[in-house]
Amino acid sequence: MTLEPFGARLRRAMDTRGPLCVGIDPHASLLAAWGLDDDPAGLERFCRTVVEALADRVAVLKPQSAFFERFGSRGIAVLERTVADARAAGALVLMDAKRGDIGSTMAAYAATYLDPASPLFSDAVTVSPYLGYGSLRPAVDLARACGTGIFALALTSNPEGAEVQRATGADGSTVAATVLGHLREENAGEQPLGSFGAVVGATLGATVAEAGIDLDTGGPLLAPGIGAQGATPADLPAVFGSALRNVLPSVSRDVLRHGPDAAALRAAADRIADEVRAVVTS
Ligand SMILES: O=c1ccn([C@@H]2O[C@H](COP(=O)(O)O)[C@@H](O)[C@H]2O)c(=O)[nH]1
Repeated sequence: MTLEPFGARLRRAMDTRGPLCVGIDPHASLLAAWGLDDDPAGLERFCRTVVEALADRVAVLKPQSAFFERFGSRGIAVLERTVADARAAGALVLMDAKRGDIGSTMAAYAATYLDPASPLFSDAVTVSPYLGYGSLRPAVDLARACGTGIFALALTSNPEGAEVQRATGADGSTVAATVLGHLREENAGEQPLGSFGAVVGATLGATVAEAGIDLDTGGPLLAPGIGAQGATPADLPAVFGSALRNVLPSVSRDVLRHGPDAAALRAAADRIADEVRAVVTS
């Protein structure tokens, strides 16, 4: 099965539903705050609530695989159902698994998340290019063949990321700029939006522009860090400059803390989506 390219589907979802990705991060503390047990049944209730409240209105839902993996096979079963339910309700699903390995193993990761025949099939997956961008080739090729996408870690939202991502190579370019350059090549000619995205934290302020790093890759820019990590929608123009229209801000805890009430979850997501839209279109 080949879908319409991920970038085109994402562009439409962002334009019609608003440019927002809500993360499904079932922290133990959130399960407790929602009155749920820290077990697979609590995990399932949590995810069903989020999907029922948000999958018919936000552009993208992003399950954080780590919070499911910690429950073993029963957690993965919940993850499979969560992805399928969210997609059935109309949201695009970005699996946040940050996979990266040598090419032959990367091919198995790609089949896990990007092949429509897989139980964990998602519209896109986060990947790590830090075994060398070329190691991601199997994921890029499968995504292109199936109409799915990837988001490669370029400039992450955590302060520790700079040590690796801002290091300079022999040609004087930062590692992040090199990753972004590869993504630009993948997206060349793709309209209205490429399918090969980058992760760039909303927390980075003016440091990206100051370093002269070009964020315009022709693909989407996933921007985590709003809310619990301290960034706000008002910070986005300084980070992204002329690439702002392709930014997909991602918020997990700052939406999820409003649950388990579905109306409160919806109101939180709507409020942030409105704030982002106002910033992007101003
Ligand atoms: O650079 C990155 C890449 C990924 N993340 C992930 O996004 C969410 C953020 O959660 P919040 O509760 O909104 O802080 C989480 O799943 C991270 O693993 C990121 O934060 N930064």
